[in-house]
Amino acid sequence: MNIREKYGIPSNAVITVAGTVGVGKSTMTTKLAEALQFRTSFEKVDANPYLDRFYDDFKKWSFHLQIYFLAERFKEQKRMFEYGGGFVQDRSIYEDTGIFAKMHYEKGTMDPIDYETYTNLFEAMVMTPYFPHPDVLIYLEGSIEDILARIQERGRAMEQQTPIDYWLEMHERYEKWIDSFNACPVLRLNINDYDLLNDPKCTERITERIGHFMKQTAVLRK
Ligand SMILES: Nc1ncnc2c1ncn2[C@@H]1O[C@H](COP(=O)(O)OP(=O)(O)O)[C@@H](O)[C@H]1O
Ligand SMILES: Nc1ncnc2c1ncn2[C@H]1C[C@H](O)[C@@H](COP(=O)(O)O)O1
Repeated sequence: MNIREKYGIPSNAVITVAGTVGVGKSTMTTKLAEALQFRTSFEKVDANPYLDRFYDDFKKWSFHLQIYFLAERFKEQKRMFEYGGGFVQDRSIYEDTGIFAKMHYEKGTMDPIDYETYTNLFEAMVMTPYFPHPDVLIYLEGSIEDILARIQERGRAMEQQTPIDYWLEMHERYEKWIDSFNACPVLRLNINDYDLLNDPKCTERITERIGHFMKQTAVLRK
């Protein structure tokens, strides 16, 4: 029996990993997918044609970047649907609008008309009964100090050059956003409670928690 079967996680499940930049989503996505023998759905950072330009000039490139991310995530959503699930996904589509687009609009680095166009498009595409939500959203949380250290350690130049206030604001917004998020069940994991990089038993412990959580939420939904 494999780990997925051992903890009763359905083979068609879609598990999404959410959380602020640098918290550890990609690492968690890779480890969980290996353990569950699931496919992965990653954000393409290196191949993103707008990301560098966006960090150089938020105001000029916000709209372009959001449209790009929306298209990419929608394509990934379609891919997951066509495979019939069995995926771990790095970041949810809900964070694009609930965190990034909103933050740039409210800070004045996304034009109000562009923001309205973007949110109309998002709602037409995503907030419909036809759009499948993940079975569980794993929300990774941690202190801003730990997260800044991880951003530093990863060393993406565009993120290093961005003022720390940007990451502070994002961290605060994430904490508020997750408290009212209800599009699918949320399992919160604190990054101090596990060590995916150095503890070989850690992935199985997390998988066990996901299995229990999915069973509980299935009972509650009945
Ligand atoms: N459990 C962990 N313990 C220590 N460092 C971690 C852990 N998970 C991720 N990291 C490190 O933190 C940095 C950011 O992780 P990453 O998975 O790329 O985050 P995200 O996808 O959320 O932006 C990377 O340098 C990664 O090696
Ligand atoms: N929707 C987004 N708007 C602006 N920037 C975004 C969006 N989604 C991701 N990003 C940025 C943040 C990081 O610099 C990279 C990758 O994110 P990560 O959390 O490291 O996976 O893209």
